[in-house]
Amino acid sequence: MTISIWRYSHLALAVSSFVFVVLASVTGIILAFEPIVDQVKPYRATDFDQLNLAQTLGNLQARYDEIIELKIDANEFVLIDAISEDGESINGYVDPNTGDYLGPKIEKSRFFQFITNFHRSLFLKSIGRAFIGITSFLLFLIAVSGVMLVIRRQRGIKHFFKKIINEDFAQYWHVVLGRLSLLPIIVVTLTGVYLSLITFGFLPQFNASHNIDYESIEESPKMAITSFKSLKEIPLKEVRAVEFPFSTDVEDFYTIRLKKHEFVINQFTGKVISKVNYPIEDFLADLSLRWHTGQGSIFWALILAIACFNILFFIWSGFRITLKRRKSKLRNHFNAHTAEVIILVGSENGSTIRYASVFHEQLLKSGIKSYIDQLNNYKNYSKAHQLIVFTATYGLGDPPSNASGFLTKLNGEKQLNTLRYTVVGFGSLAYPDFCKFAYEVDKALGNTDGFNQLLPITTINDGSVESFDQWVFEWSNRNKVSIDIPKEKLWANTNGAKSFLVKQKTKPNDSDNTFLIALEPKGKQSFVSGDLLAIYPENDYRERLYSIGKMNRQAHLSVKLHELGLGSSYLNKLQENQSIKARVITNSTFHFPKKASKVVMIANGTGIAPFLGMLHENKRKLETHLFWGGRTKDSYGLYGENLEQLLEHGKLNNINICYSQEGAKEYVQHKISKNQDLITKTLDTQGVIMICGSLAMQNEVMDILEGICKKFLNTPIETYLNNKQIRTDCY
Ligand SMILES: Cc1cc2nc3c(=O)[nH]c(=O)nc-3n(C[C@H](O)[C@H](O)[C@H](O)COP(=O)(O)O)c2cc1C
Repeated sequence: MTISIWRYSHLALAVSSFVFVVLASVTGIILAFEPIVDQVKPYRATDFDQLNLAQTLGNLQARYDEIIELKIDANEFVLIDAISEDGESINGYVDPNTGDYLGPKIEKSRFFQFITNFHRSLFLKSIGRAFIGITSFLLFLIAVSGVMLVIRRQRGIKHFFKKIINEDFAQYWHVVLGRLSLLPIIVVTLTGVYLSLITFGFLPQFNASHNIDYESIEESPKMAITSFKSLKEIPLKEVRAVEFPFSTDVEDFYTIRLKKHEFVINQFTGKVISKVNYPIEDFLADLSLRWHTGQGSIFWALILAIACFNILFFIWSGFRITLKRRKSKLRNHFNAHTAEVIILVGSENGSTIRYASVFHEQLLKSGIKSYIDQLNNYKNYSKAHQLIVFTATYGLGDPPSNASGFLTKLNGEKQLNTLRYTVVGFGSLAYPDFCKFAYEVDKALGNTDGFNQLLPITTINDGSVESFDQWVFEWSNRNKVSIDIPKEKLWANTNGAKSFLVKQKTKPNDSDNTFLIALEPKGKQSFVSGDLLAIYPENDYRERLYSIGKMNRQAHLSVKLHELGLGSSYLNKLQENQSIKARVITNSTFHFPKKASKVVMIANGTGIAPFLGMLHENKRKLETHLFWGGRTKDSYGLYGENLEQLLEHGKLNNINICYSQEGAKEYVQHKISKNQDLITKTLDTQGVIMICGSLAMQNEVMDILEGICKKFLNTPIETYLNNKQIRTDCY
């Protein structure tokens, strides 16, 4: 909940200010070069740090007939407004040691003047200045909300700078550069706000006024300026400006402006006549200007330029992340507390979401306030009177991963209104536990107080559009509304389907009816091991997904033949050199890590397929350990030769095999329990654990990993899941 508050705030602030942020950042990058261009000019005295004010004024007075003012700028260049011995007027830089004239005063170039005006006010005068001030503040809030998001992502401030695994370019660099540029961005935004507040008069501007007792000013003892004690103690780097006496009248004096205070001194005796300390606001205004512009420090100016460049990158990467998230999101017009019909979905590969979303859209079109969410997000629905559950079943009648917590939550959350419920199960008759999880949900709702059945459970085999249409018809009749489902919207998106050639296929083995098939794309088609291949067994909307192991440009699949299985029967009937249509689905959360201390791969049955490809392509010979569980030794025969070669070539370091029906009759999870050391070391040293196979195996392995994380690493498993150090692809 809190993470979405911060995420929405971060996004809302970015959306509301992004045009101004872009303009301010682009101009900021250009302006960062102004102090750099100025500072490389040769006007700073080499022994500037050793000089004091008395020496400098003595040196200058010896060279110039009359000096009106001396200023020292942020670059520590000494600028004088003076008249030379030849009566020439001078306004330029001098060497404080010798008084030599070095060059004329740097005037702001027309280009930088133009960019500065745009940066400050967008050429819109006061309104523009206000916009820029507000933008600066919004950018500060974006940085703060970003910090909160990183803290939550890293599970605590302690892990703020802990390594992040590079899974998605935009997301990875958004966080990494965000953490690095945090300080300069906070500085540049706060100083920007401060400077705006000064411009608009919200902060008082200080004008020093001196109380001088003219009666007590004396002309003697006359001393040379180089002997003025009051000036000898002032290092030159403390000086901002010196105003010289206008005449030789004793009532005219030197005004010395330093960083923290200013004072006036008698031009004959050097005695301090009056002193005024600057208030803190004056110090902050000066600091803000320097820190905001980079004046006086090439290093800081470069940091500011990089920070502004990063802000532009954050805008691009931030919007990219958001678009990606939105694509895979269930869309709602009403929230959980205002909707009257709640649709909850359990889906692993998205087809059930498609059916549920189309139905949800049609309800909205008919004026029904519908809300759609994942089963795991079950909560209190204060205005709802109806609940519709659409759920698939996986593994051995298990819930899909986005529904695994529903039954527990159902017990814990009491609804205010009585809800009428309907369950629609999506499954396949090819599996012995047809729609088992949907039946469990239906039963659990029937046994929970506050739920009344509206329609008995309906099951949809292989995504049958006709069965779904029939259910929609019954639901509409019961609710006395007219809902029409556009059938084509239920079909899987086959747009990206390409031709693949069958290069190789084995016969199903005796022990567990599993075979291997290698498919080669006919044209250009990029994919990596861990991606999914969707095939269309009936040449219609129904697709079946398989994990890919990539070897020699080919997609290698390991398939268990189910007697009534649409996908496996279709693949089994294929002949070598036959062509089929298939679509690659990028599965970036299950790719082989680019960087990791070591990788532990855990699989059972056909779940080994993507790992074979990953190991085959492990050219850098990253340390890898494979745990695999099959039924019998015969099951291993399918992969044995391949694995031996990988071991021989050093692409696989270690293999742990177990059989559930032979010998010690062990499951892969037992092997993991016996190798806690390796698991601990892997997680502790930024290694990655990958799990592929049945959901039942995944659940048990995850329980063991959770125990190890708690006991040996004192860290919740979620940290490693969020870090992408634990990656799963189970079914
Ligand atoms: C590996 C695997 C296991 C499955 N196990 C079952 C099962 O036990 N019972 C069942 O009815 N359907 C099973 N199915 C079929 C899916 O539930 C069905 O294809 C569903 O429409 C998928 O929905 P989804 O795309 O929303 O995840 C299984 C499918 C796969 C790929």
